Amino acid sequence: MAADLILASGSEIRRRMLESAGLTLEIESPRVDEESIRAAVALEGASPRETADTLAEVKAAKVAGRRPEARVLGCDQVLDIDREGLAKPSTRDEAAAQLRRLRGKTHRLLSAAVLFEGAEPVWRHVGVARLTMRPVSDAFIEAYLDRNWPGVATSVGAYKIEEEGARLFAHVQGDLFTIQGLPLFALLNFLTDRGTIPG
Ligand SMILES: Nc1nc2c(ncn2[C@H]2C[C@H](O)[C@@H](COP(=O)(O)OP(=O)(O)OP(=O)(O)O)O2)c(=O)[nH]1
Repeated sequence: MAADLILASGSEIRRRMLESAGLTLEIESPRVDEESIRAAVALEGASPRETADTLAEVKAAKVAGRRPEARVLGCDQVLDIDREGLAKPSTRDEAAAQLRRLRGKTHRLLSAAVLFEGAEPVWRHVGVARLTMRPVSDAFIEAYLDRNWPGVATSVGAYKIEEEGARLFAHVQGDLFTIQGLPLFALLNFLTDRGTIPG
C-alpha cells in the first residue's frame, strides 16, 4: 500500500504532526543548499513569505523529480521579525541573541508547504502565526537555554511552543501546528476535499 505522501523534510516535528493526524508517510530528505537559495532570493528582494514558499517548492521539487509517481510535500518555515527573515540559530549564543531580539516584540512565523503530484506543484499554502514574546530578562534567557539547549536548536525561533517555550509568550495568534512548522489544517482540508484521504 503506497504511503499517503512522501515528506521531503528532515523535520521530526513535521513527521510527528502528519502521522499523529493519521497520514502514512515516506520520508526523503531533499538535501538542498538552503543557504545559497536563501541568499539568491534575498538578492531578488524576496519577502520572508516568498522565501519560505520558494524553499518549500525547491525541496518538494527535488524529491518529486526522483519520485514523479508520488505525492511529495515540501515545507519551510521562516521567522519574520521587523520584515527580516531569520533561520534556525546554529549556536547557543546565537539562540540567546535571537531571543533577546524577539523579547517584548511580536514576530511572525511563516510556515510554507508545497505539494507535488506527477512532478508538478498542485497545491501551496503559507500559514502565518503572530507571537508576542514577553520581555524576558537576560537571566531568564540563560536559564531557559540551560534547560532547553540544544533541544531547541531544531526550531527556527529557538523555542518549542509545546514545551517550555510556552512560557516565553504573552499571547499568540494562529494555530499551534503552523507555529510548529506546518499549515496542517489547510493541507488536510485540501487532501480531504479532493478525496485523497477519507473525510
Ligand atoms: N517542536 C517544535 N518545532 C518547531 C517549533 N517552531 C519551529 N519548529 C521547527 C519546525 C521545523 O523543523 C523547523 C523550521 O526549520 P525548517 O523549515 O528549515 O525545517 P527543518 O530544517 O527542520 O527541516 P527541512 O528543511 O524541512 O528538512 O523549526 C516549535 O514550537 N516546536
